[in-house]
Amino acid sequence: MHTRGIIIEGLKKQYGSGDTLVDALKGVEMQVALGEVVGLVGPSGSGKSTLLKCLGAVIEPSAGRMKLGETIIYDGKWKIKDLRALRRDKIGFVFQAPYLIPFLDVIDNVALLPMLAGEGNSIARKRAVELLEALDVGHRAKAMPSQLSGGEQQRVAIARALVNHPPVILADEPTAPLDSQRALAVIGILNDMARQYETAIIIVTHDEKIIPTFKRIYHIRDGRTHEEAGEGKSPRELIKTDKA
Ligand SMILES: Nc1ncnc2c1ncn2[C@@H]1O[C@H](COP(=O)(O)OP(=O)(O)OP(=O)(O)O)[C@@H](O)[C@H]1O
Repeated sequence: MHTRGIIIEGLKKQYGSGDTLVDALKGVEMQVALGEVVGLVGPSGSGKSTLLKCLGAVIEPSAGRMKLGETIIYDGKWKIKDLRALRRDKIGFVFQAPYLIPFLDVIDNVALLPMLAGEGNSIARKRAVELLEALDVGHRAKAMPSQLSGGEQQRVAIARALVNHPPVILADEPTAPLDSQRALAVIGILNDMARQYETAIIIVTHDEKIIPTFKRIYHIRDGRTHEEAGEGKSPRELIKTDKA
């Protein structure tokens, strides 16, 4: 397996202690190559959000190892001092709700992150526009988020997740509010972006419409993962079949 992507070994996470102890992750093994999109599926309470939060450095694991390429992120403790910079530069998040900033227009919603990372305003905006165009929402660049459809808002949220070209994208139910055509279109875009920008993408989902698109799926149950080959169908072919 590619050693440049995400490598998770024996990852554990416990919440609480004593009588209230919860073993949320019990030794997760996972590898995702750069340029690859994998699905993460499992029943409610199986540990999906906990795993994404550990990977996103939002919460601290209890044991195990997480690596990004050759860089060890966590090995029994955090190995990176500046976790905010790690989240800002290396990880893009896409959520079920787009969480756009309501008082900024579409361009600035996307350009804000590179600006925060120290990029000049005009270069940040240029990058935002390029991505918005690639995601087919360039024509809405001057609109406010409330003026967009749900599918357009989600594409803007994807542009925001990609704008700093992070090696990792973590998506938590990104298609849940979308109908089948739009859900498949969003997955098509994430697949294209993974290839184009060499991004490792993990998609947590319950969405039956998109599960056939994954080439590899990690099932998580009771805090442990097992890997399975998926059908790897092309989202665009599925859109056509759906229309027929
Ligand atoms: N902050 C917390 N404190 C204590 N226990 C927690 C906390 N967050 C999650 N848990 C527990 O950890 C286990 C895994 O939860 P997690 O949210 O990761 O599951 P999930 O697979 O994302 O579920 P869902 O699909 O319902 O969102 C559950 O038993 C949950 O109750």
